[in-house]
Amino acid sequence: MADSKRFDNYINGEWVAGSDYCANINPSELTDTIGNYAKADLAQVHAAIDAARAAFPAWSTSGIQARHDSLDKVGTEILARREELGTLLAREEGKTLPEAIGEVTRAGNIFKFFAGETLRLSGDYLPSVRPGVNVEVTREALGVVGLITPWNFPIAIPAWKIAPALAYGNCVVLKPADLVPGCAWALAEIISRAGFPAGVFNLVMGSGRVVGDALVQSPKVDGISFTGSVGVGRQIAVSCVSRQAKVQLEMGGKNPQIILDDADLKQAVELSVQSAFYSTGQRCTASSRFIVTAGIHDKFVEAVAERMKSIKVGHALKAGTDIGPVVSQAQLEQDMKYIDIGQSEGARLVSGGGLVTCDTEGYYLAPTLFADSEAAMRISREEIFGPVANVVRVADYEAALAMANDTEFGLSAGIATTSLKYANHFKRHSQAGMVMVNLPTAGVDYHVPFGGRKGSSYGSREQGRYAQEFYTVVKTAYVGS
Ligand SMILES: NC(=O)C1=CN([C@@H]2O[C@H](COP(=O)(O)OP(=O)(O)OC[C@H]3O[C@@H](n4cnc5c(N)ncnc54)[C@H](OP(=O)(O)O)[C@@H]3O)[C@@H](O)[C@H]2O)C=CC1
Ligand SMILES: O=C(O)CCC(=O)C(=O)O
Repeated sequence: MADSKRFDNYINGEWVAGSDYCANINPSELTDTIGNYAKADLAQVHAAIDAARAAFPAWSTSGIQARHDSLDKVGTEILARREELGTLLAREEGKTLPEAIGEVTRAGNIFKFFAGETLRLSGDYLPSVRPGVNVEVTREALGVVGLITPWNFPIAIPAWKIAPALAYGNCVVLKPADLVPGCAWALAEIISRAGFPAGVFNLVMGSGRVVGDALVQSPKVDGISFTGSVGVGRQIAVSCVSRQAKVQLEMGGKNPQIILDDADLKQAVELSVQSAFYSTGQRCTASSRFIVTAGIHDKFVEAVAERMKSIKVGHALKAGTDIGPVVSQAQLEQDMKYIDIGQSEGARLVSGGGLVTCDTEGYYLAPTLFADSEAAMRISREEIFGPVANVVRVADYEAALAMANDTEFGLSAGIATTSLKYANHFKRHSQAGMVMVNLPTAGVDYHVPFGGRKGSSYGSREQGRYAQEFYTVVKTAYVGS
């Protein structure tokens, strides 16, 4: 399956060779090279920014029908090619094929959603406090936006940044994660044929420290939307704020899943397994800490351990695989480090804890569960970003809520309960941006706001109509007679 295909950057409507190329390797099968993807040098990043700047005046004032049609065309093609693109995604990121096709479908739907949003742009028309004067409040495009995306959702996250950016009249420079350039390139190729003028959309691949940093530092970039780690996100925020660029960050989570005594045990086990282990735990919305009240604790741990026996770890493209490989050697080392930390902290290893041997050489890790852990342990407090979870026992709902909120993060949080009283209380008092009742902490819709509180997010929400907050600026016009 190895090939030597080369994939170039897309700048000002042209495919431009990189200064260097990076091999995109399949984490399910390390001998499978998906292709060689260009690395942009600094001159190319600046050329992409300049192209976007030059395209902005015309694009930001262009007709909404043309914008609608181009975005809709992108969505239609993504949906028509979902199996092929899903295969590429599973091959480069390691998500199972059904999960990957689901992500591609989400990306297609996002473009369709924002195609529709171009026709719903609205403002306010108000009487002024001064007689004979009227006030118009409208939204205009922000400008040139730099979009920096992570490896764990290689097509959906670029889609949910690119589609609103273009819908609201911005010009885009996309920098995808170096580990997974394939889906971003495929998306760029579709966009290149959808009727957008040259310079409106640009793709520059390469490392975050070079390409990403150049975007962040450029005074010609009006806003940065970033998804990734807390460390990088905070550096980006400091740089953007110091030059008064708009910034939006979506970062990590340590999402709690509460299980109360009155929960439906079977449902609680299933949603916990989904939250923690599916997508190899590589979702910022994954739950890696189960907070379980004393009356159900032992039954829950036993039932989750039993359920884990039937989870099939394997090649992402193989039928029957529940969990694909970890994305990279570095992420595998991080997961193994936390498994060691859990054991040295004194948590009890209930299931997993080691590598899995499959037919092909890849980064295969057994889903891992710890019990008898404490809230203060590092495995209870730090984001692992792999298929590793732990259980903490608490006395009652009040203790569970306090523990769930006792974290520097606040992305998503779940509760399993049959009590309306506790479900309602949790919805109101959870300090997370997204709250799930009797559902996994991971797995969200594409048409409603996405984002967290505290250390998980910064700036306005992504997705749905709320996305316009970041990609537009408000203008107030006073009109006399
Ligand atoms: N919330 C989420 O959705 C995600 C959270 N994470 C968290 O982040 C951890 C590490 O993952 P990782 O992919 O390394 O996340 P990073 O934050 O390193 O990467 C995210 C994006 O930022 C880019 N980048 C890296 N350094 C800079 C920089 N100095 N300036 C501008 N852009 C930069 C990366 O480029 P490149 O990769 O090419 O170097 C990538 O495109 C994970 O273990 C997890 O905890 C990771 C992915 C998604
Ligand atoms: O849970 C989801 O559906 C979205 C997760 C996500 O966006 C992420 O992990 O970055």
